[in-house]
Amino acid sequence: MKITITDVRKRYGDVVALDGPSFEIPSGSTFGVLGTNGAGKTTLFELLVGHHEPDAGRIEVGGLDVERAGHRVRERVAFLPEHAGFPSSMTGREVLSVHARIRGLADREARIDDALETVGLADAADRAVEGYSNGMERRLGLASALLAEPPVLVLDEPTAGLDPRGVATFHEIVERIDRETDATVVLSSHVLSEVERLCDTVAVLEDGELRTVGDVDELRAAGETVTVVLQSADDPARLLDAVQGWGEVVETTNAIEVTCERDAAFDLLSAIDSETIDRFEVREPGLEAAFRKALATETAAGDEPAAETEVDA
Ligand SMILES: Nc1ncnc2c1ncn2[C@@H]1O[C@H](COP(=O)(O)OP(=O)(O)OP(=O)(O)O)[C@@H](O)[C@H]1O
Repeated sequence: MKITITDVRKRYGDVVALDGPSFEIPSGSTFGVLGTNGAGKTTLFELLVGHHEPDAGRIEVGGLDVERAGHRVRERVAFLPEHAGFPSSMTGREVLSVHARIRGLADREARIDDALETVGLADAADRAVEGYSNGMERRLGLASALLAEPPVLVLDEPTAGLDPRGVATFHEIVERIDRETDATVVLSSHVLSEVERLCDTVAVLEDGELRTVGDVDELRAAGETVTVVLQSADDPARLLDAVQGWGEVVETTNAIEVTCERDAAFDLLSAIDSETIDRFEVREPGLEAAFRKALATETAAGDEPAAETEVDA
């Protein structure tokens, strides 16, 4: 189900939370919204799910205007907020049962069992939520979002605060949804590697504005440099000598890395005596380079000092 965001604006008093981003989220995609703290991600999601109204602009979900048809949109969109508070004395199953009833869902028992199974909470379903770990609560939130098998899932920083195992489980769940359903998944994150792994399309927000939007693979490939990683055969000094002048050279414990212009990688590899290398690899710059470039370009255009990002590599 396609989502269209058009020139959406939202202020909280003097604070401009969203300053007119416009972009489309393709139907069936797993779409990442990246941004530094305060970039406007949560605000955008809250407008998208109809919790607040924009001051100006429009959001359409599958052709329905969120402001005019909020109720019908909410039937199509499930939201996992950043902080979902559950009544701690209820069991996971009871929480889902209440949510299913409020949403007027049929086949409640079967849906609840399916959702619990999908998020890996079946064994803990009859335990009180107060005994759940943070990761289990996040999974319960996701189970609640999945109950209605919605065509659109909006997940606000779904892995924030999870330990590595919790993060891995969450990634597997999102990947399974992507593989097995037609749902459009929109998620926000600070972690570029997570977006790179899960998402096919990404938008970068900063200060409420759209900095860049596009296909993750294309953004990754749009970097102007690559890193050629060379493993020396038996004479690292000779190899080190051979790569001087081709770009920025870094020696790691078992390799020599040369970051050079994308077009120069082939010439570099052709120029090195093949007897001096055991193995080579050409690394793409990754989404991080595209992300930093998007922020740096716009910042330079705005004539402001380069922004520090809090985004993890
Ligand atoms: N209810 C509110 N009242 C006042 N200001 C708000 C409110 N909600 C958000 N803001 C402000 O709007 C801006 C955007 O906030 P938002 O939470 O949308 O950003 P975010 O990208 O989700 O940030 P984070 O990554 O830190 O969660 C911030 O400057 C924030 O302080």
